[in-house]
Amino acid sequence: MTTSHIPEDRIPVIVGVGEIVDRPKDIAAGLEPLTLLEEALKRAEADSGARLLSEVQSLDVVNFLSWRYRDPEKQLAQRLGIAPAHLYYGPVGGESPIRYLHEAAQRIARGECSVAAVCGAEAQSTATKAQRAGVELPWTPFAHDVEEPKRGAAFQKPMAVALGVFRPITVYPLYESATSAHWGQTPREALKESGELWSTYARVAADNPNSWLKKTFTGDEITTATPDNRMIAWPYTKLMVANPTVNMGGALILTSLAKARAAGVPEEKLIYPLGGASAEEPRDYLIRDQFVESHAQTAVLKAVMDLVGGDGRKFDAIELYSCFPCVPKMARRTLGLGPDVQPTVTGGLTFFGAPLNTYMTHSACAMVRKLRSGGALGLLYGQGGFVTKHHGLVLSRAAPQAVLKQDTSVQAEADRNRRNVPDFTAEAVGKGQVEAFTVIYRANGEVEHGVTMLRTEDGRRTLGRIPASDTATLAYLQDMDRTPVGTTGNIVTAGDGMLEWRVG
Ligand SMILES: CC(=O)SCCNC(=O)CCNC(=O)[C@H](O)C(C)(C)COP(=O)(O)OP(=O)(O)OC[C@H]1O[C@@H](n2cnc3c(N)ncnc32)[C@H](O)[C@@H]1OP(=O)(O)O
Repeated sequence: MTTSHIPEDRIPVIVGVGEIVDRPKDIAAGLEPLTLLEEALKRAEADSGARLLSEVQSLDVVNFLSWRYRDPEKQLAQRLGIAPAHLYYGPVGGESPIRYLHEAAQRIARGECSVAAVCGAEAQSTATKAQRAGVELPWTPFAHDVEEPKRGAAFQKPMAVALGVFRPITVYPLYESATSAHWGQTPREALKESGELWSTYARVAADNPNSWLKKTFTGDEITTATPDNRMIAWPYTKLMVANPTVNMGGALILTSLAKARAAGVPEEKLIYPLGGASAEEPRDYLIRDQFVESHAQTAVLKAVMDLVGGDGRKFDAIELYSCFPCVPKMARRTLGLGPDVQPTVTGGLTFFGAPLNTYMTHSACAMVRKLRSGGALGLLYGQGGFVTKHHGLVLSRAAPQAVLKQDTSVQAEADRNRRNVPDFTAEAVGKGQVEAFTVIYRANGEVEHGVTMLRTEDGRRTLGRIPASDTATLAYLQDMDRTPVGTTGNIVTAGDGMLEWRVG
């Protein structure tokens, strides 16, 4: 029983979690996202031990990309036979499940509703396999007339697009190279840290019944390129990047404490959102001041630490978003956590699987289960875009002692720390100093080309291509014992008008 003085109808509580993983033997029997959503919600209701779905007044559906529907949130509500006052299908963003959970809790704290649900699903494995095999899926017809949702790539400069550094798999390596150089690591040391960290995620995934890849890997197995574990973009191999080729659905049901008790939800099921924070970086990553930290991430993590007395070690369970190693590597430094602290309760976007925007729905489910079985405080940290959108949420086994805050933005704090942003130019000559870099690989293991992010002699920022034929510069960039970040080379303009960068 709570000793809180807050009225029980204004205390939000998570009462039920549900997940489904679909591995069809026959591809045509694969479940479509709407069905996965419906099933996950039913499982969340069953988990709560109460009949709540018919009373949902707030329903948030995480954006999904594996299939397209017209108004999927309305179709889902129709399938469930409900008409929630708040019915929302959101934009792309890996942080969005945490935002929706937080907002649903805030809605309950405002007294706007007493039963809310958040859900997400993807069926990318089935969709990809069906497309590759030419199998027509017996799903709700694909809504060709609905516009494709805007992803991070839509916000990048033409030069970034032309050089291929406009997708997560090629942009995050830029952060990887800049952060590790800033931390004084050689590339070998940085890779070792990534491998050991990812190996921890794999161990947790191996024990999570809902994971896609239930197998442990050593750090070396993760970071060593092989035919089965090809290089994607230096220094990331396939086993170091998110795996979107999965079929999964996840859902959580929240109620007010008063409603949970009235409905007979067992006390030991209740997990309380305590509060959280959010902030963003500019969507165009080339207009950020630097790549050695994210001011938005730092502000969000400091704010969630403040909620628990300013110490990251107060969290008994943690989920640090893990689309690529640089994200939890940055986050755990800000939280003051060493390699001894397990950064996940789920298993990570590589091994658990990365159902695009909805991985954190599954993490929230895993966190609720974890806190129910022991531990007092849990941190959920979700991230979206290219280190762009950040949201942290603290969950607790004990009832809150303060009303859930309505303002979560720590944007002003993030912006206050931002230093001057260099002008971007697509035209430059002379010397260029490396700020960050990657080397992009083809599916057959060959280098496509390298890309350096550069500072010009007059302090502007640009990008330089390294053609696959420039083996000397590529070897210089991929030296395991000496980072090229901070060193200088020559910028030249190639025959096609694109800037190139050469060592020397
Ligand atoms: C904020 C954010 O979250 S940003 C992150 C956004 N997400 C991404 O950027 C996803 C990045 N990853 C990818 O695009 C893909 O994993 C790729 C391109 C690297 C590889 O995908 P594909 O070329 O389709 O893989 P490929 O055809 O070689 O193999 C498919 C098999 O490998 C598995 N697989 C695909 N990617 C991965 C991965 N990263 N790790 C482990 N297994 C994987 C699939 O599940 C599938 O397995 P199955 O045959 O048992 O069903």
